[in-house]
Parts: sequence; C-alpha cells; structure tokens
Amino acid sequence: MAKVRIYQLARELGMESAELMELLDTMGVEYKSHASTLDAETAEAVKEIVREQRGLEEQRKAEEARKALPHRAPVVAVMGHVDHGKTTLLDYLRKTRVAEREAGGITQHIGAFDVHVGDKRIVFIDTPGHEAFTTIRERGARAADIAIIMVAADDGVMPQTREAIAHAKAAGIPMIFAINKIDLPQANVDRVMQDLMREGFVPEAYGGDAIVVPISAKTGQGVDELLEMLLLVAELEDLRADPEAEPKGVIIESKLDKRAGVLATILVQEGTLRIGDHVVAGEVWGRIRAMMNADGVRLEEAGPSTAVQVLGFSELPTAGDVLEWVPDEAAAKEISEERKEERKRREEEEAERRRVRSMADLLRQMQEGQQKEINLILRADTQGSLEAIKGILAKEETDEVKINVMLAAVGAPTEGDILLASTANAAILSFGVNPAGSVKKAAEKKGVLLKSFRVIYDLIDEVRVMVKGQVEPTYREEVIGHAEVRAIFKLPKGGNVAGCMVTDGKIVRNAEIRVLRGGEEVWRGRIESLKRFKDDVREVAAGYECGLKLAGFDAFEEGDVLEAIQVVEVTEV
Ligand SMILES: Nc1nc2c(ncn2[C@@H]2O[C@H](COP(=O)(O)OP(=O)(O)OP(=O)(O)O)[C@@H](O)[C@H]2O)c(=O)[nH]1
Repeated sequence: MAKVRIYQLARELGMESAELMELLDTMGVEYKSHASTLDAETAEAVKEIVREQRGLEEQRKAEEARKALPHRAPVVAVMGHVDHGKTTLLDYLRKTRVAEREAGGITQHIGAFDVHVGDKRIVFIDTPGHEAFTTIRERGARAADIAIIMVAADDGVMPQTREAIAHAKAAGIPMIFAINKIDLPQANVDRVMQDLMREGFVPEAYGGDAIVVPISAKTGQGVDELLEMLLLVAELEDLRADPEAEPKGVIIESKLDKRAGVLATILVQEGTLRIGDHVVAGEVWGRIRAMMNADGVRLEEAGPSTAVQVLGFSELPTAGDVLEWVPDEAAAKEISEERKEERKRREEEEAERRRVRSMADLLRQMQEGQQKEINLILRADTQGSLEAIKGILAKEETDEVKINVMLAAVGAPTEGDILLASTANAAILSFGVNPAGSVKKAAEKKGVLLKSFRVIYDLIDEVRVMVKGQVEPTYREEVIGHAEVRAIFKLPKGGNVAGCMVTDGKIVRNAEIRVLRGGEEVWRGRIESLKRFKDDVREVAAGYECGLKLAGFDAFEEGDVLEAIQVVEVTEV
C-alpha cells in the first residue's frame, strides 16, 4: 500500500480525522496535521487496530444483546457403548417424566421428546447415531447442547465410550457421565471412575471437575440427580434464544410415511416456526402444513428448543441439515434449485480432482487454516500396539506442532471415524487393521486422509512428514496459459461472459485468473464457469475458443488478457 494522508485514511475507515489523530497519539505516531502523510506500515497498523477495536466492540454488543434474550431449554443427547443402557434410560424418562398428555394425544416417536423437571424442561434427542453432533456441526450448527455419556458399571469404558467422548469433544459440548446399571450386584462404580480418570476425566468425587452420576436406568435410581445435573450444566451454559428472530433449526429425522407422505422432525433453535411458514433445509423446501409434538399434540407454532414433526416438505430432507426460514415459495424454490446446482457443480469438480488425497493436500489445508496441530485418529489391532504408537508419537511433537490424538481405538476404522475426522480435520492412520470398502469410500467422498500400515515405523514416518510439513511448506505460482477476450456476451440472468481465444498454454477450470489490461492487473480471482459452446469443460487448449465467466468480475473489455495461474507446491516432503 502506498502512503496515505490522515484525512484519507479516516475517510476510508469511516471515522473523523480527529478521532484518528487521537488514536495516532496513543500509538505514538508523529504528524503535523490531518493532511500529514502516514507510511504504508503505519497505515496498515492503524487499520489493524481499528478492526480489532471494532471487533471487540461488536462482540461486547452481541453479548449484551444475547444476555437480554430469554433462556431456552437444553437439548441433550445420550451416547455410549452398545448395551450400556441408552435406550433403557430414554424409555424410563419417556415413561415417567413426560408431562400429562393432553386428551387425544398418543406418544409418538418423532426423534426427540420433552422431560419436565419442576417448571423446567429438558429436550432429549432419541435418534440413533452420532449424526446429531457431528454431521450437524460440520454444517456450522449443532443440535445437542449437552451429552450424557453412559458407561455400564459392570463393563467400564469401552471403545464406543471413547468414540462418544471424541464426538462430544469435537462438537464442543459439555459431557455428563452416567454410570449405569448400579443395581447389578457386579456393578463397580469405582472401577468406572478409574477408567474415566485414565481417559483424562477426574470425577468431582476425586477432586476433579468431571460430572459423574451413578444411576440405574432400570429402577430409576439416580435419574433425578442426573436431571438436576443437566439443569445445572444448562444454567452454566446460559442457553438463550430469541423467539422473535427469524426461525432456524435442524432436521433431526425424516421419513416417508405411506399415508402422510414426507414427515420430518425439526428442532427449532431460534425464532418461532408457524403453520404456513416456508422453509428450506439443504436442497429441499417446504411449506409447513401441520406440526405435532412427541405427545401427539397438534401445534400452531413452535418456539426455541422445541422438536416438532412437520408435514409439508416436497422431498425428504436430510437429517442434520440446517433449516432456514424463507419469505415465500418463490424464494424457497429458488434457493433449493440453486443448492442443487451448486452441489452438481461441486460433484463435477470433485470428479475432476478425484484421486486419493495426497499428503500435500492435507498439508496445504492445514497451512491454509494456520493449524499447527495435527489431529489424528489411530486404529490398531491390539491395545498394546496402540500404546506403543502413542508412546512414540508423543516424542515426535515439537514446540511448533502439537500432535492431538482425538481417538485411539482397537479395531478397523469405522464410518463414525470418518465423520469425526472430517469434522475435526483429522487424518486416520491404522496399523494392522484394514478398513472396510464402504469406509474407504466414505473417506474418499468426504476427503478424509485414511491410510493403513503394516509396520509401525511406516506409520510414524507418515506422522513425521506431517510434522515437518507443518513447519514451513511453501508454494509457487505458475502461469499456465493466456486467453484474449474477443467478445463480451450479456447473460439474461445478469453478468457477462467473455468469449475468448486461448493464445498459449491452456486455461483450466480450477485455475486462478488475472485479468490484465494494458499489462496491468485489474482483477484476480476464480473462474465461475468455463464452456466450449454450451458444454462445461475442464480445460481449453491453445488455439481454441471458449466462454469464460468469472466469479465476481464482469467488466470485461475486448482485448483484455486473461492469465491462468496454478499454485504448485515446492515443499520437499
Ligand atoms: N440391571 C440393569 N440392566 C440394565 C440397565 N440399563 C439397561 N439395562 C439392560 O442392558 C441391556 C442393554 O440396554 P439398552 O438400553 O438396550 O442399551 P443401549 O445402550 O441402548 O444399546 P444399543 O441400542 O444396542 O446401543 C438391556 O437388556 C437392558 O435391560 C440398568 O440400569 N440395570
């Protein structure tokens, strides 16, 4: 950036010169008047400070506004190892703690139900699987606020207990441990506590801060305490939502009913959803025709932390998709069309790039995210090899790069691992066990690095390479071709397409484009579409014509030169 005068910079930042001069004083910058010039470095520093101040101010205001909103009920998910009692607990709660049903209401399984404790309410999600956390978080939202991790007192912490913990951690939600089946003679609560400590959770009874409640889902012993603890954690989390805001939620479940058609359960998180509202969830749209809660009661409206089964979607929405309110049917249709097209385009691009992800890809991603942490999921044939791998890996950590083992478990990688890895941007490395074909496919689809090793040291080497790559990978730009703009076409929907001739090299769909006019760069960015006649193409070679639409630039002029650039990695890996 060149030099800039104080009044110019003030205008650029939308502030008074006097205000800016005050800031300069506190920074110890010298100047004569508001017309004095600042060097590029100082101007940049000023911008940085102003941005930061505004950010803090906005945060404070947002927090203040949030504090003025009413509280909402917590949403809880129950997770744990097979047979540790999830279903039994949910059944117990449903039977004993659900409010008196209104006349005519019959309990329905809709994927979530309310439990009443005094004048408080807790929403339990009772849809199977971890999707309630992970898939949803992937899309920038989450369904559950608190996780109950069930551990059977006669069995202790098992592989899926660890998975459940890893999922809750990845979702960033607090956990409460319920040690279940304490009615059994062979129950050993202390042993489970020891297990938990080995996982890094020190129970309150041992002076730590992990909340552990011994219960029997069968007899109901301890369940009241568990509910109390949930309310306590909810209070600490200070969960609030605005019932007046634009409605927002997530799809908890969806199914096709022979008679009713598409039935979808929505957890409303913000605002109030009403009959007649138009909504979009992923690529599917709908108009809410009827709403029913888990007690079979028809509702006219549903506020924050309410789960309702709705009628009115055109197609099956996907569980985990975010639900948004839209003003009318035209908007609903347009958005769902747009998303379908967007997905098709993405899939085409994916197909283009379809190949096993290389180490370089992962490194690039990590570098982009400035991540100096390597997230790993380890899978091995025995506990012994896992311990050995973890032991060696711990020594591979450096001051700059942390190795974060999110999950270390015996057995082949599962689809749950893939979900976790894609959420947490982790790599899955397995030793002595091979993932099933379906798991490999899932990894490929989600772009998760999944590798199997037969020699521990090969696995360790892979991690070493990652650590090294974390330190300083570098990239170089390479010009791969040029095209000249010969004609400009206006699209009926808006925007311009440049009719071009590729003059040298090639133009590739995923390249970056510099628009050059008289040798000067006037814009730089991505290609939105690259066509030969009516067809989308991946690349166009020298000597051929093509139609090019850029993402965010329309001001083409005849004679403009479009330079295609690709980034190549020069890291020695
Ligand atoms: N004695 C005793 N048995 C229990 C208790 N909780 C669950 N069980 C029994 O443990 C078995 C498994 O319980 P479920 O509730 O089906 O376990 P789950 O975690 O839902 O299992 P999956 O759905 O297979 O993952 C059943 O036979 C239950 O009756 C308890 O508190 N005490």
